[in-house]
Amino acid sequence: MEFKPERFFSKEGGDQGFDITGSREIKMMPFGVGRRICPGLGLAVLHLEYFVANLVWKFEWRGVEGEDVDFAEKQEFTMVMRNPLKANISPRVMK
Ligand code: HEM
Repeated sequence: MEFKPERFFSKEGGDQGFDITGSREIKMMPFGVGRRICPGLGLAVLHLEYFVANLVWKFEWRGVEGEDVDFAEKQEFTMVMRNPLKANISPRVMK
């Protein structure tokens, strides 16, 4: 199992990109699908982009030595990664 972020550049989606609403295809449904789909989806995606961009901008991220990420499934209360990302983060010094 490997991380393939390019799978989100859906060819079927064309210019519309990857479909998380489940109206064209269901590959990933973090906000549910159909009549009860999360009405905060647009607001959430907007904020998540801002949130992640700020984490990258404001902090320096370093992997922990000897702690390689393993995407294999591991059954706990929910299904989790065998070895999730562990990172040391430190504030970037802004000049
Ligand atoms: C990353 C952020 C969020 C995630 C992953 C998320 C995910 C979800 C999911 C999975 C559902 C259930 C859908 C279903 O029953 O099929 C839901 C419902 C709902 N969400 Fe979100 N949500 C997020 C943010 C928000 C925000 C920002 C708001 C409001 C501003 C919001 C308001 C609601 C409401 C009111 C429902 C109930 C809809 C209904 O039952 O008809 N959510 N959300």
